[in-house]
Amino acid sequence: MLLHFTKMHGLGNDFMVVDLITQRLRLRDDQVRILADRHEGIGFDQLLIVEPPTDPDMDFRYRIFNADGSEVENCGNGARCFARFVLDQRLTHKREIHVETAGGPLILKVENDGRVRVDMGVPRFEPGALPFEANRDRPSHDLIVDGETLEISVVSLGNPHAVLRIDTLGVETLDDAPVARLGPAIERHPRFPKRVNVGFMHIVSRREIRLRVFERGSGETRACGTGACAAVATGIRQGLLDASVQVHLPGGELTIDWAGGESHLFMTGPATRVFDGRIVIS
Ligand SMILES: N[C@@H](CCC[C@H](N)C(=O)O)C(=O)O
Repeated sequence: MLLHFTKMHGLGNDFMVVDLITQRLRLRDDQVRILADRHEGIGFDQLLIVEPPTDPDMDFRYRIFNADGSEVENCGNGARCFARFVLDQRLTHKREIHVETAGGPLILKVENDGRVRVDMGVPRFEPGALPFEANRDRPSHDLIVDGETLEISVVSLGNPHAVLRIDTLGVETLDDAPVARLGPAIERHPRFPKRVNVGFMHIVSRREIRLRVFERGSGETRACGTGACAAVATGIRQGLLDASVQVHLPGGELTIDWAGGESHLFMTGPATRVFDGRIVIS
């Protein structure tokens, strides 16, 4: 069949977006991997699927697949692109869009300047929420990787995140952070039975961080929206950051606002359409 899609990105974290409201298709995970391939396919970090909601109080169902074909619970940069996509395709006229994800509901607001503000819900730190094997909820945990003891914080934004501060790794700049070595080892550490996204955070000031993220199922990306939320949430919980933080990622900037406790966390940033295409799926 001929599948219509749109290529989009949020700060260089790139997506193939497919409307399965007006088209019918079921993709196998091996097909997702071929489409994600940057040499033999379209190339993307995540595939985003737009479906009708199963819950009548929601506007859409938002499904996410990593480049390795695994279906996941949430994608922050993708959520902003999702909002732009459903408006541009005239699938809705609403500028406040309620979507269901496997990680819980999200509210997406398209602002007048074109940026999208996403209500990401309440960050969950209890280890069972990721899941992470630990006997209690603490602001940081020791994790042994190849004989080295690392200090990590864990949090769920619907999807699981581990965050390391680069000052605990003995490096001064994010360029020197051992993302390629530690990212895959932590992603598949046995204490994370569903694997984990791994963020490396440099705290510049109480209102500014730099961040690189090794994503579960996709490798290091130019930006990770839920990773930015996770890093800021863990930094605020540890008393190191204020309630509004500018996050500098390799692909650009996000603003994260969180008042702590049971309040909802908000992420604001851009969403960019790159091109529309069609591909034969056999
Ligand atoms: N790029 C994303 C996160 C995508 C999912 C993640 N790799 C996972 O497996 O949970 C974002 O912007 O949040």
